[in-house]
Amino acid sequence: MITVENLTKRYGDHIAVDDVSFACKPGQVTGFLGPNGAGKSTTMRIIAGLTPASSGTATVGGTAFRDIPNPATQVGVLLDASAQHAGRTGAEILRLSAMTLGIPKSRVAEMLEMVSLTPDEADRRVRNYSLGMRQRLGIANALLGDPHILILDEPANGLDPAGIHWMRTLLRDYANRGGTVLLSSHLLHEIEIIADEILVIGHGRIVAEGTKDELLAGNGARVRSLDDTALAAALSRADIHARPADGGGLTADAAPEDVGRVAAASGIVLVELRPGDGAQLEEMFLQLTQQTQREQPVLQGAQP
Ligand SMILES: Nc1ncnc2c1ncn2[C@@H]1O[C@H](COP(=O)(O)OP(=O)(O)OP(=O)(O)O)[C@@H](O)[C@H]1O
Repeated sequence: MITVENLTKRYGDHIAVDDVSFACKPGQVTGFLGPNGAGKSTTMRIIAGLTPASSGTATVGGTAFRDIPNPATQVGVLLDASAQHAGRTGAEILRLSAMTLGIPKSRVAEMLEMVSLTPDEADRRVRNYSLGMRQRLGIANALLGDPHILILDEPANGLDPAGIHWMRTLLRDYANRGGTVLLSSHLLHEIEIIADEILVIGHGRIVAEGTKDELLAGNGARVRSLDDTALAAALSRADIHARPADGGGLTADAAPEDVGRVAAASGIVLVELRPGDGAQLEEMFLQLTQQTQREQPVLQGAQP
C-alpha cells in the first residue's frame, strides 16, 4: 500500500505538488496521469524518499521510505531509466545491485529473462542501449529485490507497442500476485492500457480519480441501434445530447444505463451499448487538465 496524505511541495513561490492525497492498493496497478510539469515526478520522488515534502506525508507499506530497512526488498523504484551508468553493461549493473542487496547472482539472469533482454544485449554497455532497453533494465533493477511495491516514473517511455503490451502483462501478473504498482505517464493511452485505477494530476492537484471503468462511465455512452435516427430523436426528447460516432452509431452524453432506458421506452432495438471509448476519455483528460496545461517557469537554482 502506498499512502499519500496532504502532500505539498514548494519550490520558492512555485507549488509543484498541492495538497495531494491518494492511496495505491495491493493487487492494483494505479496509473498517475498528467501533462508535462503536472507534478508526477515530484510526488514519486517524495514517496521514494529522494525529495523532502514541504508538508504532508507519504508512506510505503505504512512506513516512510527513508525508514524502511533494505528498501529495495520492499519497494522497487524506477525514476529515471537514463540515469544508469552508461559505461557498464546491463548485466554488470544488475550484478552490482544484487551484491549490494545481498541477493544471489542467479536472480540477475532470471530478471534479464523476465524483461526480455537477451544475453547478448545484457553484455552491451548501457550507452549503446535504446531508451526502451534502458526501461527494461530499469524494471529488472526495480524487481531485483523481489519487492511487493513498484514505483515507476514513465516506464513506457521509449517502448514500442509490443513493449507496452509486454509491460502491461508483466505488471498485471505482478498485481495479480498481490503487488502494488504506481506508474506515471503523460500519455492517456498508456495509462488506459495498463492501469486499473487512474489518478489524474494537473498543476500539482488531483483533478480526477477512480477506476478506469468509473472514469469511462462518467464519460457518455456509445450506442448503435436498428434505427439511430429515431434513437437520436428519442434521446433529444429526454434531454440527452447525441451525435454520430466515428465508425457508426451514436455517442451520447449520458450513462449507458440512461441511454438504454430511453431506447427501451421508445421500443428501439439496440445492437450495441457500452461506456464511451478512449477518445472520449482523452477529451476528458484534456478538459480536466487544460486549465493547468500552461508553460511554467523552472525556478533556477532551486534544489530538492
Ligand atoms: N528541483 C526543482 N526546482 C524547481 N522547480 C522544480 C524542481 N523539480 C520540479 N520542479 C517544477 O515542479 C513542477 C512539477 O514537475 P514534475 O517534474 O514533478 O512534473 P511531471 O508531472 O513529472 O512532468 P513530466 O511529465 O514533464 O516529467 C514543474 O513546474 C517543474 O518545473
